[in-house]
Amino acid sequence: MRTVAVLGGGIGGLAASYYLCKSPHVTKVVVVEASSRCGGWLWSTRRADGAVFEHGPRGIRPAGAVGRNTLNMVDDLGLEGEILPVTSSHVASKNRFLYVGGRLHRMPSGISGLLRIVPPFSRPLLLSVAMEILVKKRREEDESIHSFVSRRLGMELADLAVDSLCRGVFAGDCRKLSVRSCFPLLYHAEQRRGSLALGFMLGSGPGPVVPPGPLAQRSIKESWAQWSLRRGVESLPESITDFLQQSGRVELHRDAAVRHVCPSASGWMIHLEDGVISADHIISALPAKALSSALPPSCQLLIQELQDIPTVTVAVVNLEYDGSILPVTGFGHLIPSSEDQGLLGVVYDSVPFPEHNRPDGQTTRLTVMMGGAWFQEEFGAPEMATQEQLLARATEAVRRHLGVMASPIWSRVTLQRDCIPQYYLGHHRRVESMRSFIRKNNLSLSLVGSCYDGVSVNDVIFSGRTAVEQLLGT
Ligand SMILES: Cc1cc2nc3c(=O)[nH]c(=O)nc-3n(C[C@H](O)[C@H](O)[C@H](O)COP(=O)(O)OP(=O)(O)OC[C@H]3O[C@@H](n4cnc5c(N)ncnc54)[C@H](O)[C@@H]3O)c2cc1C
Ligand SMILES: C=Cc1c2[nH]c(c1C)Cc1[nH]c(c(CCC(=O)O)c1C)Cc1[nH]c(c(C)c1CCC(=O)O)Cc1[nH]c(c(C)c1C=C)C2
Repeated sequence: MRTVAVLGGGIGGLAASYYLCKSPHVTKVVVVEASSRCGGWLWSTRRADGAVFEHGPRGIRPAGAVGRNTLNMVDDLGLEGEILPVTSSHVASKNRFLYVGGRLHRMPSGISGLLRIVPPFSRPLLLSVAMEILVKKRREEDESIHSFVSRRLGMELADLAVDSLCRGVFAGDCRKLSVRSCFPLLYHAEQRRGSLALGFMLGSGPGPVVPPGPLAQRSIKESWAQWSLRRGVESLPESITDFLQQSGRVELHRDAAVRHVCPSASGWMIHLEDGVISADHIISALPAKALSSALPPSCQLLIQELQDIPTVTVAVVNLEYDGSILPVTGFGHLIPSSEDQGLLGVVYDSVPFPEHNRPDGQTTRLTVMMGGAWFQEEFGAPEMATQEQLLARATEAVRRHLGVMASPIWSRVTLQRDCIPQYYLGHHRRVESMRSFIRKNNLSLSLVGSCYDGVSVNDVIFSGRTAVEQLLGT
Protein backbone atom coordinates (compact mmCIF):
# COMPACT_ATOMS: atom_id res chain seq x y z
CA MET A 1 0.00 0.00 0.00
CA ARG A 2 1.61 3.27 -1.06
CA THR A 3 -0.58 6.21 0.00
CA VAL A 4 -3.54 6.06 2.36
CA ALA A 5 -5.72 9.14 2.83
CA VAL A 6 -7.43 9.42 6.21
CA LEU A 7 -10.40 11.78 6.03
CA GLY A 8 -11.27 13.45 9.34
CA GLY A 9 -8.86 14.15 12.20
CA GLY A 10 -11.17 13.22 15.08
CA ILE A 11 -10.05 10.43 17.40
CA GLY A 12 -11.16 7.83 14.80
CA GLY A 13 -9.04 9.30 12.00
CA LEU A 14 -6.05 9.88 14.28
CA ALA A 15 -6.23 6.33 15.64
CA ALA A 16 -6.39 4.89 12.10
CA SER A 17 -3.35 7.02 11.15
CA TYR A 18 -1.49 5.84 14.26
CA TYR A 19 -2.04 2.17 13.35
CA LEU A 20 -1.06 2.86 9.70
CA CYS A 21 2.20 4.41 10.91
CA LYS A 22 2.92 1.36 13.02
CA SER A 23 3.00 -0.72 9.81
CA PRO A 24 6.10 -0.87 7.61
CA HIS A 25 3.84 -1.59 4.58
CA VAL A 26 2.45 1.93 4.28
CA THR A 27 4.63 4.52 2.55
CA LYS A 28 2.61 7.65 3.16
CA VAL A 29 -0.44 8.73 5.19
CA VAL A 30 -2.32 11.93 4.34
CA VAL A 31 -4.68 13.18 7.06
CA VAL A 32 -7.30 15.73 6.00
CA GLU A 33 -9.13 17.67 8.72
CA ALA A 34 -11.65 20.47 8.12
CA SER A 35 -11.02 22.43 11.31
CA SER A 36 -7.86 24.07 12.61
CA ARG A 37 -7.65 21.56 15.44
CA CYS A 38 -7.53 17.74 15.50
CA GLY A 39 -9.44 15.65 18.05
CA GLY A 40 -13.08 16.26 17.05
CA TRP A 41 -15.31 15.87 20.13
CA LEU A 42 -12.28 15.33 22.42
CA TRP A 43 -12.09 18.96 23.36
CA SER A 44 -10.75 20.42 26.63
CA THR A 45 -10.53 24.03 27.79
CA ARG A 46 -7.37 24.65 29.85
CA ARG A 47 -7.68 27.87 31.73
CA ALA A 48 -4.59 29.92 32.54
CA ASP A 49 -5.09 29.26 36.28
CA GLY A 50 -4.81 25.49 35.72
CA ALA A 51 -8.50 24.50 35.72
CA VAL A 52 -9.58 22.04 33.00
CA PHE A 53 -13.11 21.75 31.55
CA GLU A 54 -14.25 19.06 29.13
CA HIS A 55 -16.74 19.83 26.35
CA GLY A 56 -16.94 16.22 25.16
CA PRO A 57 -15.89 12.96 26.81
CA ARG A 58 -14.42 13.28 30.30
CA GLY A 59 -13.81 9.73 31.50
CA ILE A 60 -12.70 6.73 29.45
CA ARG A 61 -13.36 3.18 30.57
CA PRO A 62 -10.39 0.79 30.82
CA ALA A 63 -12.50 -2.39 30.79
CA GLY A 64 -12.83 -4.95 28.03
CA ALA A 65 -10.77 -5.55 24.92
CA VAL A 66 -11.44 -2.06 23.52
CA GLY A 67 -10.56 -0.40 26.84
CA ARG A 68 -7.26 -2.36 27.03
CA ASN A 69 -6.52 -1.47 23.42
CA THR A 70 -6.79 2.27 24.18
CA LEU A 71 -4.56 1.92 27.24
CA ASN A 72 -1.96 0.05 25.16
CA MET A 73 -1.95 3.02 22.76
CA VAL A 74 -1.77 5.54 25.62
CA ASP A 75 1.21 3.63 27.03
CA ASP A 76 2.95 3.54 23.66
CA LEU A 77 2.47 7.31 23.30
CA GLY A 78 4.26 7.84 26.62
CA LEU A 79 1.20 9.28 28.38
CA GLU A 80 1.31 7.00 31.44
CA GLY A 81 2.56 9.82 33.69
CA GLU A 82 -0.43 11.95 32.66
CA ILE A 83 -3.10 9.41 33.62
CA LEU A 84 -5.69 10.25 36.29
CA PRO A 85 -7.25 6.92 37.29
CA VAL A 86 -10.51 6.57 39.18
CA THR A 87 -10.62 3.21 40.99
CA SER A 88 -13.79 1.15 41.39
CA SER A 89 -13.77 1.81 45.15
CA HIS A 90 -13.80 5.61 44.57
CA VAL A 91 -17.01 7.38 45.53
CA ALA A 92 -17.42 8.51 41.90
CA SER A 93 -17.59 4.86 40.83
CA LYS A 94 -19.92 3.81 43.64
CA ASN A 95 -22.39 6.67 43.62
CA ARG A 96 -24.51 7.49 40.61
CA PHE A 97 -27.88 9.10 41.08
CA LEU A 98 -31.23 9.31 39.33
CA TYR A 99 -33.38 12.42 39.69
CA VAL A 100 -36.93 11.04 39.97
CA GLY A 101 -40.03 12.57 41.57
CA GLY A 102 -38.19 15.79 42.32
CA ARG A 103 -35.36 14.20 44.34
CA LEU A 104 -32.06 12.39 43.95
CA HIS A 105 -31.93 8.61 44.43
CA ARG A 106 -28.66 6.72 44.65
CA MET A 107 -28.61 3.89 42.12
CA PRO A 108 -28.45 0.50 43.84
CA SER A 109 -24.96 -0.99 43.95
CA GLY A 110 -23.28 -3.92 45.67
CA ILE A 111 -25.03 -7.01 47.02
CA SER A 112 -27.18 -5.16 49.57
CA GLY A 113 -28.36 -2.81 46.83
CA LEU A 114 -29.54 -5.81 44.83
CA LEU A 115 -31.34 -7.50 47.73
CA ARG A 116 -33.24 -4.52 49.15
CA ILE A 117 -36.02 -2.39 47.71
CA VAL A 118 -34.20 0.79 46.73
CA PRO A 119 -36.37 3.75 45.66
CA PRO A 120 -37.29 4.79 43.01
CA PHE A 121 -37.61 1.06 42.24
CA SER A 122 -40.49 -0.83 43.86
CA ARG A 123 -38.90 -4.29 44.07
CA PRO A 124 -35.38 -5.64 44.72
CA LEU A 125 -33.29 -5.72 41.56
CA LEU A 126 -32.23 -9.29 42.36
CA LEU A 127 -35.84 -10.36 41.97
CA SER A 128 -36.02 -8.83 38.49
CA VAL A 129 -32.73 -10.52 37.58
CA ALA A 130 -33.82 -13.91 38.99
CA MET A 131 -37.15 -13.77 37.17
CA GLU A 132 -35.37 -12.77 33.97
CA ILE A 133 -33.92 -16.28 33.72
CA LEU A 134 -37.47 -17.62 33.30
CA VAL A 135 -38.44 -15.20 30.50
CA LYS A 136 -38.71 -17.04 27.19
CA LYS A 137 -36.15 -16.13 24.55
CA ARG A 138 -37.43 -14.31 21.46
CA ARG A 139 -35.70 -14.67 18.12
CA GLU A 140 -35.93 -11.02 17.15
CA GLU A 141 -33.55 -9.76 14.48
CA ASP A 142 -33.52 -6.47 16.36
CA GLU A 143 -35.62 -4.73 18.98
CA SER A 144 -35.70 -1.35 20.73
CA ILE A 145 -33.75 -1.22 23.99
CA HIS A 146 -36.93 -0.27 25.87
CA SER A 147 -38.93 -3.19 24.47
CA PHE A 148 -36.07 -5.63 25.17
CA VAL A 149 -35.57 -4.53 28.78
CA SER A 150 -39.26 -4.21 29.63
CA ARG A 151 -39.86 -7.71 28.24
CA ARG A 152 -36.97 -9.29 30.13
CA LEU A 153 -36.56 -7.19 33.28
CA GLY A 154 -39.82 -5.30 33.68
CA MET A 155 -41.31 -1.95 32.75
CA GLU A 156 -39.99 -0.03 35.75
CA LEU A 157 -36.34 -0.78 34.98
CA ALA A 158 -36.94 0.10 31.32
CA ASP A 159 -38.76 3.37 32.09
CA LEU A 160 -36.34 4.65 34.73
CA ALA A 161 -32.92 2.99 34.72
CA VAL A 162 -32.54 2.13 31.05
CA ASP A 163 -34.24 5.27 29.76
CA SER A 164 -31.70 7.28 31.82
CA LEU A 165 -28.73 5.11 30.84
CA CYS A 166 -29.46 5.67 27.15
CA ARG A 167 -29.63 9.41 27.77
CA GLY A 168 -26.28 9.22 29.64
CA VAL A 169 -24.50 7.35 26.86
CA PHE A 170 -26.27 8.12 23.55
CA ALA A 171 -28.23 11.24 24.56
CA GLY A 172 -30.92 9.16 22.91
CA ASP A 173 -34.38 7.66 23.25
CA CYS A 174 -34.36 4.00 24.33
CA ARG A 175 -37.70 3.52 22.56
CA LYS A 176 -35.96 4.08 19.22
CA LEU A 177 -32.41 2.86 19.87
CA SER A 178 -31.49 -0.68 18.81
CA VAL A 179 -30.49 -3.15 21.52
CA ARG A 180 -28.52 -5.16 18.96
CA SER A 181 -26.33 -2.21 17.93
CA CYS A 182 -26.16 -0.24 21.19
CA PHE A 183 -25.78 -3.11 23.65
CA PRO A 184 -24.61 -6.10 21.57
CA LEU A 185 -23.63 -8.04 24.72
CA LEU A 186 -27.24 -7.96 25.97
CA TYR A 187 -28.65 -8.96 22.58
CA HIS A 188 -26.22 -11.87 22.17
CA ALA A 189 -26.71 -13.00 25.78
CA GLU A 190 -30.38 -13.62 25.00
CA GLN A 191 -29.70 -15.14 21.57
CA ARG A 192 -26.90 -17.47 22.71
CA ARG A 193 -27.80 -18.26 26.34
CA GLY A 194 -31.52 -17.51 26.47
CA SER A 195 -31.06 -14.98 29.28
CA LEU A 196 -29.01 -11.97 30.33
CA ALA A 197 -28.16 -13.49 33.71
CA LEU A 198 -26.89 -16.71 32.09
CA GLY A 199 -25.10 -14.71 29.39
CA PHE A 200 -23.16 -12.79 32.04
CA MET A 201 -22.33 -15.94 34.01
CA LEU A 202 -21.36 -18.12 31.03
CA GLY A 203 -20.22 -15.47 28.52
CA SER A 204 -22.21 -14.46 25.46
CA GLY A 205 -19.74 -15.38 22.72
CA PRO A 206 -16.26 -14.63 21.49
CA GLY A 207 -15.06 -11.04 21.19
CA PRO A 208 -11.77 -9.47 20.12
CA VAL A 209 -8.68 -10.53 22.08
CA VAL A 210 -6.34 -7.72 23.16
CA PRO A 211 -3.49 -8.71 25.49
CA PRO A 212 -2.97 -6.08 28.20
CA GLY A 213 0.27 -4.09 28.05
CA PRO A 214 1.89 -2.74 31.24
CA LEU A 215 -0.57 0.16 31.68
CA ALA A 216 -3.63 -2.02 31.08
CA GLN A 217 -2.18 -4.54 33.56
CA ARG A 218 -1.85 -1.72 36.08
CA SER A 219 -5.48 -0.73 35.46
CA ILE A 220 -6.57 -4.30 36.23
CA LYS A 221 -4.36 -4.58 39.33
CA GLU A 222 -5.55 -1.24 40.69
CA SER A 223 -9.14 -1.88 39.57
CA TRP A 224 -9.71 1.32 37.58
CA ALA A 225 -13.28 2.18 36.63
CA GLN A 226 -12.39 5.13 34.38
CA TRP A 227 -9.48 7.44 33.61
CA SER A 228 -8.70 10.87 32.25
CA LEU A 229 -5.51 12.83 31.57
CA ARG A 230 -3.93 15.56 33.67
CA ARG A 231 -4.38 18.24 30.98
CA GLY A 232 -7.74 16.87 29.85
CA VAL A 233 -8.72 14.15 27.38
CA GLU A 234 -7.68 16.38 24.47
CA SER A 235 -4.09 15.44 25.37
CA LEU A 236 -4.78 12.10 23.70
CA PRO A 237 -5.40 13.46 20.16
CA GLU A 238 -2.61 16.00 20.72
CA SER A 239 -0.20 13.24 21.59
CA ILE A 240 -1.24 11.11 18.58
CA THR A 241 -0.79 14.17 16.33
CA ASP A 242 2.77 14.68 17.70
CA PHE A 243 3.51 11.00 17.12
CA LEU A 244 2.23 11.22 13.51
CA GLN A 245 4.26 14.34 12.78
CA GLN A 246 7.43 12.78 14.21
CA SER A 247 6.95 9.61 12.14
CA GLY A 248 8.07 11.40 8.97
CA ARG A 249 5.46 9.50 6.93
CA VAL A 250 2.40 11.64 7.63
CA GLU A 251 1.20 14.73 5.79
CA LEU A 252 -1.34 16.52 7.99
CA HIS A 253 -3.70 19.04 6.36
CA ARG A 254 -5.69 21.17 8.81
CA ASP A 255 -8.29 23.75 7.72
CA ALA A 256 -8.82 21.46 4.74
CA ALA A 257 -12.41 20.32 4.24
CA VAL A 258 -12.94 17.42 1.85
CA ARG A 259 -15.32 18.56 -0.92
CA HIS A 260 -15.52 15.55 -3.29
CA VAL A 261 -13.87 12.20 -3.67
CA CYS A 262 -13.75 10.50 -7.09
CA PRO A 263 -12.59 6.97 -7.87
CA SER A 264 -9.67 7.01 -10.34
CA ALA A 265 -7.67 4.33 -12.18
CA SER A 266 -5.16 4.14 -9.36
CA GLY A 267 -7.47 4.72 -6.39
CA TRP A 268 -9.00 8.08 -5.48
CA MET A 269 -8.78 11.78 -6.22
CA ILE A 270 -9.67 13.82 -3.12
CA HIS A 271 -10.79 17.35 -3.87
CA LEU A 272 -10.23 20.02 -1.24
CA GLU A 273 -11.15 23.68 -1.57
CA ASP A 274 -7.68 24.55 -2.81
CA GLY A 275 -6.16 21.40 -4.24
CA VAL A 276 -6.39 17.72 -5.09
CA ILE A 277 -4.76 14.78 -3.32
CA SER A 278 -4.43 11.32 -4.85
CA ALA A 279 -4.42 8.17 -2.75
CA ASP A 280 -4.56 4.40 -3.22
CA HIS A 281 -7.03 3.94 -0.39
CA ILE A 282 -9.36 6.11 1.69
CA ILE A 283 -10.11 5.55 5.34
CA SER A 284 -13.09 7.77 6.04
CA ALA A 285 -13.38 8.87 9.66
CA LEU A 286 -15.77 11.67 8.67
CA PRO A 287 -19.25 12.02 10.15
CA ALA A 288 -21.56 9.94 7.90
CA LYS A 289 -23.31 12.99 6.42
CA ALA A 290 -19.99 14.65 5.50
CA LEU A 291 -18.88 11.49 3.68
CA SER A 292 -22.24 11.15 1.92
CA SER A 293 -21.98 14.66 0.48
CA ALA A 294 -18.42 14.02 -0.75
CA LEU A 295 -19.12 10.75 -2.62
CA PRO A 296 -19.79 10.64 -6.39
CA PRO A 297 -23.33 9.87 -7.75
CA SER A 298 -22.16 6.33 -8.70
CA CYS A 299 -22.25 5.55 -4.95
CA GLN A 300 -25.97 6.39 -4.60
CA LEU A 301 -26.87 3.46 -2.32
CA LEU A 302 -24.00 4.26 0.01
CA ILE A 303 -24.86 7.98 -0.06
CA GLN A 304 -28.45 7.24 0.96
CA GLU A 305 -27.53 4.86 3.79
CA LEU A 306 -25.00 7.35 5.18
CA GLN A 307 -27.53 10.18 5.03
CA ASP A 308 -30.09 8.08 6.89
CA ILE A 309 -27.96 7.70 10.04
CA PRO A 310 -29.56 10.18 12.46
CA THR A 311 -27.55 12.25 14.90
CA VAL A 312 -28.46 14.34 17.95
CA THR A 313 -27.31 17.70 19.26
CA VAL A 314 -26.22 18.12 22.88
CA ALA A 315 -25.83 21.40 24.76
CA VAL A 316 -22.89 21.06 27.15
CA VAL A 317 -22.80 23.65 29.93
CA ASN A 318 -19.65 23.74 32.08
CA LEU A 319 -20.12 25.49 35.40
CA GLU A 320 -17.67 26.45 38.13
CA TYR A 321 -18.84 27.35 41.63
CA ASP A 322 -17.00 28.80 44.55
CA GLY A 323 -16.57 26.39 47.45
CA SER A 324 -17.71 22.85 47.99
CA ILE A 325 -21.39 23.10 47.06
CA LEU A 326 -22.58 19.54 46.38
CA PRO A 327 -25.14 18.02 48.79
CA VAL A 328 -24.14 14.52 47.64
CA THR A 329 -20.95 13.05 46.25
CA GLY A 330 -20.59 10.77 43.25
CA PHE A 331 -20.19 10.71 39.46
CA GLY A 332 -23.34 12.64 38.72
CA HIS A 333 -27.03 12.19 38.15
CA LEU A 334 -29.20 11.28 35.21
CA ILE A 335 -32.76 12.39 34.60
CA PRO A 336 -35.26 10.00 32.98
CA SER A 337 -37.24 11.47 30.08
CA SER A 338 -40.47 11.11 32.08
CA GLU A 339 -39.08 13.62 34.63
CA ASP A 340 -37.68 16.25 32.24
CA GLN A 341 -37.11 15.58 28.54
CA GLY A 342 -34.69 18.43 27.91
CA LEU A 343 -32.28 17.83 30.81
CA LEU A 344 -30.20 14.71 30.28
CA GLY A 345 -27.88 14.75 33.28
CA VAL A 346 -25.36 16.54 35.45
CA VAL A 347 -21.76 15.35 35.91
CA TYR A 348 -20.05 16.27 39.20
CA ASP A 349 -16.64 16.64 37.48
CA SER A 350 -14.81 17.72 40.64
CA VAL A 351 -15.55 14.39 42.33
CA PRO A 352 -13.81 11.97 39.92
CA PHE A 353 -11.20 14.51 38.77
CA PRO A 354 -10.38 17.05 41.53
CA GLU A 355 -6.99 17.50 39.79
CA HIS A 356 -8.85 19.54 37.15
CA ASN A 357 -10.03 22.10 39.70
CA ARG A 358 -8.21 25.41 39.87
CA PRO A 359 -5.28 24.65 42.23
CA ASP A 360 -5.75 27.73 44.43
CA GLY A 361 -8.87 27.59 46.59
CA GLN A 362 -11.86 25.29 46.75
CA THR A 363 -14.15 25.20 43.71
CA THR A 364 -16.69 22.76 42.28
CA ARG A 365 -16.94 22.00 38.56
CA LEU A 366 -20.18 20.60 37.13
CA THR A 367 -21.33 19.85 33.59
CA VAL A 368 -25.00 19.94 32.64
CA MET A 369 -25.92 18.10 29.43
CA MET A 370 -29.18 18.95 27.67
CA GLY A 371 -31.15 18.22 24.52
CA GLY A 372 -30.07 15.07 22.71
CA ALA A 373 -33.00 13.32 21.01
CA TRP A 374 -35.33 15.94 22.59
CA PHE A 375 -33.34 19.02 21.55
CA GLN A 376 -35.72 20.36 18.88
CA GLU A 377 -38.84 19.75 21.00
CA GLU A 378 -37.38 21.48 24.06
CA PHE A 379 -35.16 24.22 22.67
CA GLY A 380 -36.24 24.63 19.03
CA ALA A 381 -33.83 24.63 16.08
CA PRO A 382 -30.21 24.44 17.32
CA GLU A 383 -29.27 27.60 15.39
CA MET A 384 -31.98 29.51 17.27
CA ALA A 385 -31.01 28.38 20.81
CA THR A 386 -29.15 31.17 22.61
CA GLN A 387 -26.26 30.76 25.04
CA GLU A 388 -28.23 32.74 27.66
CA GLN A 389 -31.28 30.46 27.36
CA LEU A 390 -29.13 27.30 27.69
CA LEU A 391 -27.12 28.69 30.60
CA ALA A 392 -30.29 29.74 32.43
CA ARG A 393 -31.83 26.27 32.00
CA ALA A 394 -28.61 24.61 33.24
CA THR A 395 -28.18 26.79 36.35
CA GLU A 396 -31.87 26.38 37.16
CA ALA A 397 -31.41 22.59 37.04
CA VAL A 398 -28.45 22.82 39.43
CA ARG A 399 -30.57 24.97 41.75
CA ARG A 400 -33.59 22.63 41.67
CA HIS A 401 -31.80 19.27 41.68
CA LEU A 402 -28.87 20.06 43.97
CA GLY A 403 -30.19 23.00 45.99
CA VAL A 404 -27.30 25.22 44.89
CA MET A 405 -28.58 28.78 45.20
CA ALA A 406 -25.27 30.53 44.41
CA SER A 407 -24.52 31.65 40.86
CA PRO A 408 -21.60 30.05 39.05
CA ILE A 409 -18.36 32.07 39.09
CA TRP A 410 -17.51 30.86 35.56
CA SER A 411 -19.46 29.14 32.80
CA ARG A 412 -19.11 28.02 29.22
CA VAL A 413 -21.91 26.88 26.90
CA THR A 414 -21.05 24.75 23.87
CA LEU A 415 -23.62 23.52 21.41
CA GLN A 416 -22.33 20.19 20.11
CA ARG A 417 -24.28 19.86 16.89
CA ASP A 418 -24.96 16.39 15.50
CA CYS A 419 -22.41 15.00 17.91
CA ILE A 420 -23.77 11.53 18.71
CA PRO A 421 -25.04 9.20 15.97
CA GLN A 422 -28.15 7.25 16.87
CA TYR A 423 -28.21 3.52 16.17
CA TYR A 424 -31.92 3.04 15.57
CA LEU A 425 -33.62 -0.28 14.80
CA GLY A 426 -31.93 -2.02 11.86
CA HIS A 427 -28.63 -0.10 12.22
CA HIS A 428 -26.64 -3.36 11.93
CA ARG A 429 -28.30 -4.05 8.55
CA ARG A 430 -27.49 -0.58 7.31
CA VAL A 431 -23.82 -1.00 8.25
CA GLU A 432 -23.73 -4.45 6.62
CA SER A 433 -25.35 -3.05 3.47
CA MET A 434 -22.81 -0.18 3.23
CA ARG A 435 -19.82 -2.50 3.66
CA SER A 436 -21.28 -4.96 1.17
CA PHE A 437 -21.74 -2.13 -1.40
CA ILE A 438 -18.08 -1.16 -0.90
CA ARG A 439 -16.94 -4.79 -1.41
CA LYS A 440 -19.13 -5.44 -4.46
CA ASN A 441 -18.00 -2.25 -6.16
CA ASN A 442 -14.34 -2.85 -5.32
CA LEU A 443 -14.10 0.54 -3.67
CA SER A 444 -10.86 1.00 -1.83
CA LEU A 445 -12.67 2.60 1.11
CA SER A 446 -12.94 1.85 4.85
CA LEU A 447 -15.55 3.28 7.23
CA VAL A 448 -14.25 4.32 10.66
CA GLY A 449 -15.71 6.38 13.51
CA SER A 450 -18.71 6.69 15.76
CA CYS A 451 -21.34 6.27 13.02
CA TYR A 452 -20.87 2.53 12.58
CA ASP A 453 -19.59 0.19 15.31
CA GLY A 454 -19.93 1.99 18.67
CA VAL A 455 -19.85 5.58 19.91
CA SER A 456 -17.43 5.38 22.84
CA VAL A 457 -13.88 6.70 22.48
CA ASN A 458 -12.64 3.12 22.93
CA ASP A 459 -14.96 1.77 20.21
CA VAL A 460 -13.93 4.50 17.79
CA ILE A 461 -10.20 3.91 18.37
CA PHE A 462 -10.77 0.18 17.91
CA SER A 463 -12.66 0.83 14.65
CA GLY A 464 -9.54 2.64 13.38
CA ARG A 465 -7.39 -0.34 14.31
CA THR A 466 -9.78 -2.87 12.72
CA ALA A 467 -9.92 -0.91 9.44
CA VAL A 468 -6.12 -0.80 9.23
CA GLU A 469 -5.78 -4.51 10.02
CA GLN A 470 -8.34 -5.38 7.35
CA LEU A 471 -6.65 -3.11 4.82
CA LEU A 472 -3.19 -4.54 5.43
CA GLY A 473 -4.40 -8.10 5.93
CA THR A 474 -2.76 -8.33 9.35
C1 LIG B 1 -20.80 15.69 24.87
C2 LIG B 1 -20.18 14.36 24.58
C3 LIG B 1 -19.80 13.53 25.64
C4 LIG B 1 -19.21 12.31 25.38
N1 LIG B 1 -18.80 11.54 26.44
C5 LIG B 1 -18.14 10.39 26.21
C6 LIG B 1 -17.60 9.64 27.31
O1 LIG B 1 -17.73 10.03 28.47
N2 LIG B 1 -16.92 8.49 27.02
C7 LIG B 1 -16.75 8.06 25.75
O2 LIG B 1 -16.12 7.01 25.54
N3 LIG B 1 -17.26 8.74 24.68
C8 LIG B 1 -17.93 9.89 24.88
N4 LIG B 1 -18.43 10.61 23.83
C9 LIG B 1 -18.39 10.03 22.47
C10 LIG B 1 -17.07 10.23 21.73
O3 LIG B 1 -16.42 11.40 22.18
C11 LIG B 1 -17.30 10.33 20.23
O4 LIG B 1 -18.16 9.30 19.78
C12 LIG B 1 -16.00 10.25 19.45
O5 LIG B 1 -15.12 11.24 19.89
C13 LIG B 1 -16.26 10.37 17.95
O6 LIG B 1 -15.04 10.37 17.25
P1 LIG B 1 -14.98 10.37 15.67
O7 LIG B 1 -13.55 10.48 15.27
O8 LIG B 1 -15.77 9.23 15.12
O9 LIG B 1 -15.80 11.65 15.21
P2 LIG B 1 -15.50 13.21 15.34
O10 LIG B 1 -14.93 13.54 16.63
O11 LIG B 1 -16.78 13.85 14.93
O12 LIG B 1 -14.40 13.47 14.20
C14 LIG B 1 -14.71 13.71 12.85
C15 LIG B 1 -13.73 14.75 12.31
O13 LIG B 1 -14.03 14.97 10.93
C16 LIG B 1 -13.88 16.36 10.67
N5 LIG B 1 -14.65 16.69 9.47
C17 LIG B 1 -15.99 16.86 9.33
N6 LIG B 1 -16.31 17.13 8.04
C18 LIG B 1 -15.14 17.14 7.36
C19 LIG B 1 -14.79 17.33 5.99
N7 LIG B 1 -15.70 17.59 5.05
N8 LIG B 1 -13.48 17.26 5.65
C20 LIG B 1 -12.52 17.00 6.57
N9 LIG B 1 -12.79 16.80 7.87
C21 LIG B 1 -14.08 16.86 8.26
C22 LIG B 1 -14.39 17.02 11.94
O14 LIG B 1 -13.90 18.35 12.04
C23 LIG B 1 -13.86 16.09 13.02
O15 LIG B 1 -12.59 16.49 13.48
C24 LIG B 1 -19.02 11.86 24.04
C25 LIG B 1 -19.41 12.68 22.97
C26 LIG B 1 -19.97 13.91 23.23
C27 LIG B 1 -20.35 14.80 22.08
C1 LIG C 1 -26.11 13.15 30.18
C2 LIG C 1 -25.51 13.00 28.99
C3 LIG C 1 -24.28 12.29 28.75
C4 LIG C 1 -23.26 12.01 29.69
N1 LIG C 1 -22.28 11.32 29.06
C5 LIG C 1 -22.61 11.11 27.74
C6 LIG C 1 -23.87 11.73 27.53
C7 LIG C 1 -24.61 11.74 26.24
C8 LIG C 1 -21.83 10.36 26.73
C9 LIG C 1 -21.19 9.10 27.20
N2 LIG C 1 -21.03 8.70 28.51
C10 LIG C 1 -20.39 7.50 28.53
C11 LIG C 1 -20.09 7.12 27.20
C12 LIG C 1 -19.27 5.92 26.75
C13 LIG C 1 -19.86 4.61 27.04
C14 LIG C 1 -18.84 3.50 26.97
O1 LIG C 1 -19.20 2.45 26.42
O2 LIG C 1 -17.69 3.63 27.42
C15 LIG C 1 -20.61 8.10 26.37
C16 LIG C 1 -20.61 8.15 24.86
C17 LIG C 1 -20.02 6.76 29.76
C18 LIG C 1 -21.16 6.61 30.71
N3 LIG C 1 -21.69 7.64 31.40
C19 LIG C 1 -22.70 7.16 32.22
C20 LIG C 1 -22.79 5.77 32.05
C21 LIG C 1 -23.72 4.87 32.80
C22 LIG C 1 -21.83 5.41 31.08
C23 LIG C 1 -21.57 4.01 30.58
C24 LIG C 1 -20.32 3.42 31.08
C25 LIG C 1 -20.08 3.46 32.53
O3 LIG C 1 -20.79 2.78 33.28
O4 LIG C 1 -19.17 4.20 32.95
C26 LIG C 1 -23.55 7.93 33.15
C27 LIG C 1 -23.62 9.38 32.96
N4 LIG C 1 -23.27 10.07 31.86
C28 LIG C 1 -23.52 11.38 32.06
C29 LIG C 1 -24.07 11.55 33.37
C30 LIG C 1 -24.53 12.83 34.00
C31 LIG C 1 -24.12 10.29 33.93
C32 LIG C 1 -24.65 9.96 35.27
C33 LIG C 1 -24.50 9.48 36.29
C34 LIG C 1 -23.23 12.45 31.10
